[in-house]
Amino acid sequence: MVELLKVHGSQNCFFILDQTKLNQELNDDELIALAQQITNKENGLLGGADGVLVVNKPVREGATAQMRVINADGSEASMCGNGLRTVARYVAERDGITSFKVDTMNASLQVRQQPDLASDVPAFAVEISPVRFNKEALPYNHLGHARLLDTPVPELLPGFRFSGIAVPNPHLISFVDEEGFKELGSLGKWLNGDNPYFTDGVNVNFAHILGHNQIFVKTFERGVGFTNACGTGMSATSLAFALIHPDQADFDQPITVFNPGGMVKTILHHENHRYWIELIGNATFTHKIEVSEAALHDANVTNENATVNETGEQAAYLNFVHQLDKPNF
Ligand SMILES: N[C@@H](CCC[C@H](N)C(=O)O)C(=O)O
Repeated sequence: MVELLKVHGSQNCFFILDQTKLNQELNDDELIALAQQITNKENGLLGGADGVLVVNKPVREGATAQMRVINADGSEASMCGNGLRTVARYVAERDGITSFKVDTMNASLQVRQQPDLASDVPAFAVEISPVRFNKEALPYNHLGHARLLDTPVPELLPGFRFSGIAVPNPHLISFVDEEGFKELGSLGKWLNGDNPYFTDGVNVNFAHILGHNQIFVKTFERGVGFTNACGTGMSATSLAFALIHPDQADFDQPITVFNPGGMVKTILHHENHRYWIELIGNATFTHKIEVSEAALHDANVTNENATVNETGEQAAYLNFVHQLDKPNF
């Protein structure tokens, strides 16, 4: 039998599969099929999830593990900030370490354990980088701008201004008023379907400024749809916040980012002409699941053939969220 974990960061939910524990690793077709099956919100395991985080042996010198991110639709993402916090905790507990590097598609990223956010709410800080603004990094076409930073783009949505930041997965960001959130679903759906501009899709983040160093961010994710939170999205949006509104957001100071699933802190850094972001938040394990290795290879993990044990951490997490004075849009 093999152990899977159901986990979340700000209730952005994933299954963690540690391939180093398997007799035979799943090939890419098997990983895609497993992700599509197990995350299905209607008939997947435990109500599904937003993706699968695959833990492998490291591929670069100096790293402890590799994380691959398979979205619910089977597409692969270059990064996942909420997911990386949970993988960081998993590897930390597996190997008895607190600060190390995890390989992602484009970079080895530093992760480190943080003080718990509340009783039974463990937390990790993860590095979000590299950061790019050029249109090739997103990528997008036919918009007539080499980069977008608070740029009116009527082709996307008349009356809205957009920023495009890859961290390195692609994020489109707009600061909106309360009414503006109503447009997020249709824009996200369009830009992640047949459209002439973002042909690889894009994560779409709408944000509302709450005060100095405080924002709310809601995301329509590429390969998933609406999620409770997107770690890379909140990081990219924090950077856009500071660049567009330097009087309202500080570098090197925590920025509070509320989201539908909870709250994280981000810290923006600009060093040696390079931006990078620290993302700090919960790394919650909700369930431990035992399943046969064959069921993983066959993409057939169900509530019937898996043994599921709740950890009890979700109650502690919800208690923590309940105590936040959290807005919702
Ligand atoms: N939820 C993630 C991002 C996951 C990948 C995204 N859907 C993409 O395709 O880029 C996060 O917390 O960053």
